[in-house]
Amino acid sequence: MKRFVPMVAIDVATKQEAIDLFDKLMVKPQPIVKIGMELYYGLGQVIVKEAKKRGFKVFLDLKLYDIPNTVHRAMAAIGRLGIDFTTIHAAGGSEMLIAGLAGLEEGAKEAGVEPAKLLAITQLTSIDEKILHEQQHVDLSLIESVQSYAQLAEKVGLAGVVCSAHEIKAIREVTGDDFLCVTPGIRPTHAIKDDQKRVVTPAQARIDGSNAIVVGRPITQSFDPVAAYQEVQKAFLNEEEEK
Ligand SMILES: O=c1ccn([C@@H]2O[C@H](COP(=O)(O)O)[C@@H](O)[C@H]2O)c(=O)[nH]1
Repeated sequence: MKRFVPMVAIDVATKQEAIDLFDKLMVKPQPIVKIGMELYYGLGQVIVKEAKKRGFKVFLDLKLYDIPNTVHRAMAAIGRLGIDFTTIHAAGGSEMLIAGLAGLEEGAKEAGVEPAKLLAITQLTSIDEKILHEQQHVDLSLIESVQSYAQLAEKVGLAGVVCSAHEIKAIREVTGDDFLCVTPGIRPTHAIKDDQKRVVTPAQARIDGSNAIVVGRPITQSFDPVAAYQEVQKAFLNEEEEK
């Protein structure tokens, strides 16, 4: 199965902080950098350019969720950036997902670049059963909800989903071999308590069959981000075991 290098979420406020992290993370294997809402809304395309200039593959995680026409046009703009992965909420429904995918492909074609892989957000890793039932009033179990969003995403032609590694087995039961499961909510130790609810260690994500892990604060807020990245990367890719 395809496994990508870890994706490091560069969730910082300023260009300088982002660039400092990019410069530190220019190691082998070079991580994929994830640029999210904080950085992109604050700085715009310039930060994507800075990452690409340094040779990083870019995951632009903007989690689009709007009416189909708006998503189509926004995705076309994202497609023109020549990034590698991007996201859309599965909850927006099939019409919105199809419009997003079409926009992404049209934008990429216009710019003469490869279209990014489009991933559907299933249930955010900060959601647990209690929130799902008591606040979202969803009757399905969390795992059933994620599984059904994954089926929808595959049906309309998306490359994969964002989910917790806890749900990979259920997703693999209903999707094809090439369908990607990208998993945030990664914590090197379960002792860390924060907003993430469905957490998994890098080694467990590997065992569960994650195609790519997303790790932010455990790396970016570490005293030594490079050492933290390398530890996560070794635990996830475990190249010794691959031989
Ligand atoms: O379900 C989701 C979807 C996206 N994310 C994003 O991943 C990173 C995780 O960062 P940590 O600091 O490791 O918690 C962050 O950018 C989220 O926006 C997610 O966590 N869960």
